[in-house]
This record gives sequence, structure tokens and C-alpha cells, in this order.
Amino acid sequence: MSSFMPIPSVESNTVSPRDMLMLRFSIVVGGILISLFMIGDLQLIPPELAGSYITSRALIQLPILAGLLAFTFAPQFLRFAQTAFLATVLSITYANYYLIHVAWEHAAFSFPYEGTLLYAFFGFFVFGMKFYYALTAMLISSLGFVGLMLLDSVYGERTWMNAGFVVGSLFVGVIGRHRIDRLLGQLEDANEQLVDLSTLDGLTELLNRRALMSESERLFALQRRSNQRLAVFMMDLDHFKQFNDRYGHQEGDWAIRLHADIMRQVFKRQTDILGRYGGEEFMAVIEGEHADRFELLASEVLKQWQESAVPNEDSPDSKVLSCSIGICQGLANEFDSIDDMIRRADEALYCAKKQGRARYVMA
Ligand SMILES: Nc1nc2c(ncn2[C@@H]2O[C@H](COP(=O)(O)OP(=O)(O)OP(=O)(O)O)[C@@H](O)[C@H]2O)c(=O)[nH]1
Repeated sequence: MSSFMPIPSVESNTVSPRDMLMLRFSIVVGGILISLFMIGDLQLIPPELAGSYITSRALIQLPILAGLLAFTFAPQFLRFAQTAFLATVLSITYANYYLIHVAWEHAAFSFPYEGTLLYAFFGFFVFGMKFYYALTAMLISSLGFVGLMLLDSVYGERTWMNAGFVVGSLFVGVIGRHRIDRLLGQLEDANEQLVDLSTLDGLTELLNRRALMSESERLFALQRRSNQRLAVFMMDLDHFKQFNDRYGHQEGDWAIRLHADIMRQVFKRQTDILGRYGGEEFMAVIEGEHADRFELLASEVLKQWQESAVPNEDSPDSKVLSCSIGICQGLANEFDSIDDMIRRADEALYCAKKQGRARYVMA
């Protein structure tokens, strides 16, 4: 019944249009960065490398980013976003390794390794790769880099120092990603708790009055659109003051929780709205095709109380605890508002009390 509201982000697989826009924007920024590198690098690298360089950057890396950008428009994107980020980071990283290799082989030129870190960190922190994906990216990137250094001593004496630096930095990035994931998880838990606190009644864990009213209004509006039938049940424990006075407040709380349990057992459908209206008064708002079913449900609540046989010795009527129920049911268009239905159900409840309690009355 509590509607959990996740924190929107690509990490949590529930994204707002704004998040998607930001993601696409960051992919475009990534593309611009690669293009800017091209302008700078082409001034620095030996001229014979220009062909391989342009192939790697313009014909492999930029199209990979463009592919990711296009994939963000696909309906399955959210399902495969993490895999797509991983594949993107790894493929442009390996395209870069190829460039480092060719530069060394063909021109003995030590092409810089920083791109490896930049691509990985872009994936970890800008795309929002989850920890296990980031770890996979780190391991495969590190292995590739170490393999490349074994193949070519691109950085002379500093080759292994640089390899250590690359692997160490990727490791630090993964740790950072792990911390962020943990914090995001805690934030989502806290958010879930806050939603529960603001919508659930602490004693019964049914909806509190405010959430009950807003959920009921929502269901009423929904039923009204197609003029469907719905019912409001108002329920109140009988002679509860005597019960409280005789057995104490804690036993009273227990009885209130018992009524909540009975409600949950009787009103089982996912769409049923169950709440504590106040004190020892409860409300259920449910949809349904036939009035008979509503009567059946009310009888079931009364039966469960009978079977529970909770003593209420000081009650002037029956010596067991019971409840009275007022029901207002009908096609949604027959009523002005949900408040109108609640008022009628309340009047029916009052009748049930007057007629001797432990019964239901239809408005
Ligand atoms: N233990 C406990 N008692 C509560 C709670 N909320 C309301 N009550 C008690 O419920 C009782 C309600 O009393 P009344 O409104 O006189 O109703 P009643 O005695 O049930 O009489 P009828 O409704 O006419 O059958 C009061 O004694 C309140 O103190 C609660 O959260 N816990």
C-alpha cells in the first residue's frame, strides 16, 4: 500500500526526462572532449601517425559514443544502460590502447596513457556505472594496459611506474564508485522510511488519515471516469472505552492492531485502500462489481471478531469485543465526492451503533 518513491537516477533504473537529458548532454560533452583532444594531439604527434590517430578517434571512438547516444532513445535502454556504459568505456579504452600500440610500433612515440583514466572515470562518475560494472571495467582496462606494457615498453624506464599509476587510479575510482553506491542505497532506504513515516499509521501500519484520504480520492476519481462501483466501509470498535478502562491502554492498542490484521485478512486485493481514520475508527475503500460482495466482506469482518472472542467484560451489550460497520456503496457517479460517500458511510455506522452494534448497515 505504501507507494515507494525511488530517487530518480540512471543508477536506480528509474529516470526522469531531465536525467535522460543530462545523460545525453554528458555523452555529447564526451564527444566534444574527444574532438578537442584531436585538435591538440594532431599538433603533437609525428605526422606519420595522423592516419591511425584519426581512424581511432574519429572513426572508432566518436561513432561508439554516437551509438551510445542513439541507444539512449531505444525503449530497452534503461534495462541495458549499465551494459551499454561498460561496453562503451571498454571499447573506447581499447581503441586508445590500439593507438598507443601503433604510435609506439610505427613511430616509437610514447602516446599518453591519461585517456584510459579519463574514459574510466567518465563512465564511473558521469554515466553513473554501478559498482560491479565499474569493477569489471577496471579489471579489463587494467589487464589490457598491463598486457600492452608487456608488449611494448612505451614509457621506457617509467613504463611500470605508469602502469602502476593507471591500475592504482582505476582502483581508487572503483572504491569511489562503491562509496557512492552505498550512500545512494542508504539514501533510498531513508527515502523509503520517510515515505512510510509520512503515509503509514505507526500503531497499525495501515494508511494514516492523510494518505487514506488522498488514496481514496484517487480511487474515487478513477472509478468516476468509467462510472464503476466502489464502496466505503467505516468501522468502529464497540464500547472500546470500557475495554480500555478495564484492560488498560496497551491491551487497547493490541485490539486496535488486531482489527487492522482482520482488515488485512478480509480486504486482500492489491487495490483495496485500508486506513486508520482516527482513534478506534477505520476505513476501507474498495472497488467491486456487486453490492453482495461488500456485504460478504462486512460479514467476514464481524465473523472474525466473533471468532477472536476477545473479552470485554464491562461492555453493556455482549461480553466480547466487536465492531460496527457502516457501508456506502454504488456507482461513482451517484456521489458528489469521496467525502459524500464517507459521510453516508458514517451515518450508516451510526445506525449500526444505534441498532445494537456488532453489525453492519448499508447506507
Ligand atoms: N488504547 C487505545 N485507545 C484509543 C486509541 N485511540 C482512541 N482510543 C480510545 O478509544 C475510546 C473511544 O471511546 P468512544 O468514542 O466513547 O467510543 P466507544 O467506547 O467505542 O463507544 P461506541 O463507539 O459508541 O461503541 C476512548 O476511550 C479512547 O481513549 C488508541 O490509539 N489506543
